[in-house]
Amino acid sequence: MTHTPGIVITGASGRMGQMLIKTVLDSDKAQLVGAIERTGHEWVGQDVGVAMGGAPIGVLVSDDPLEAFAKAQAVIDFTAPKATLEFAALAAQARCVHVIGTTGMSDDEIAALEPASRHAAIVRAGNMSLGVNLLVQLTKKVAAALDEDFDIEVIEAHHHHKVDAPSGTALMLGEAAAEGRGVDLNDVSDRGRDGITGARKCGDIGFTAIRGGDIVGEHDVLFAAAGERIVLRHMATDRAIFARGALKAALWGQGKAPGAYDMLDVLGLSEG
Ligand SMILES: NC(=O)C1=CN([C@@H]2O[C@H](COP(=O)(O)OP(=O)(O)OC[C@H]3O[C@@H](n4cnc5c(N)ncnc54)[C@H](O)[C@@H]3O)[C@@H](O)[C@H]2O)C=CC1
Ligand SMILES: O=C(O)C1=N[C@H](C(=O)O)C[C@H](O)C1
Repeated sequence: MTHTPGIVITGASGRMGQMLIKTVLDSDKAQLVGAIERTGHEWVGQDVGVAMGGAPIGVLVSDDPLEAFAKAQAVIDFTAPKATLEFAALAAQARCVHVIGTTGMSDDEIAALEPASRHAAIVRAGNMSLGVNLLVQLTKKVAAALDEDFDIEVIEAHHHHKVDAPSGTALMLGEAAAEGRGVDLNDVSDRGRDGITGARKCGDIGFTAIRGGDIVGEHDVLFAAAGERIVLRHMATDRAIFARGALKAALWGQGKAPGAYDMLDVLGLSEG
């Protein structure tokens, strides 16, 4: 008999929460055992299927994460930084794989995940899609091949509801470019240009964020030199790519030793 891992989705009513619920319900490799929303949210207490406008599925939306995690093997969490930190402690307590898609976490918040990763596997990535993770590796290679005559700019565009900038993906791409160049992104990052900024500093990695309409997520890494430009581009047109990646991570994490992992590990794209 094969064991089908039980999954809890946090932020159930969110754009990603609903996409994740559909993805788990459509999968024969996992089962939905819980859905979490904020205390006071209108979905709490409702059947997930009914809350999503369909038929009941026998799983109620709850605001008690620990009780839900105790029945699960994995938690998929696309919510907000503060919530994700709380879920990390509870997922570790329940020994659940914690897949974190939440972006906008500060360095301190990311560091605060470390104690939880000593008790359970955490897979965290600012973008769970295959295409972006491949683009990360391509960016690193191109940046390593070019010198500072090529200015590097990361340009991202997202829907008007997005609350954090630069996007988690833009930061992954910036990190990859910095790593390829052998520099620390903190030393070369140029964010939020406005007013008399002075000329561009050679070696900087610039970030630009566009917000509008229902753009799912678009990312360019521009390498611009005198007389030529290279543009590496990813365009997401369907949030299902993130949900599929997250479910893959939850399944990959089963039986893995406690620790901090990313999507490059899950997709086998790590370079050792
Ligand atoms: N890593 C990736 O591949 C992707 C990451 N994201 C990130 O996922 C996050 C969520 O994005 P969206 O779904 O668009 O946002 P959203 O605002 O539609 O959904 C967030 C949900 O989390 C819930 N939530 C917040 N605090 C909570 C708490 N303490 N307990 C339970 N639920 C709580 C909210 O009520 C809401 O339903 C963002 O950080 C976004 O950048 C989004 C898409 C892909
Ligand atoms: O908020 C979003 O929508 C997305 N967030 C992630 C990010 O910050 O990069 C991933 C994707 O681009 C969609």
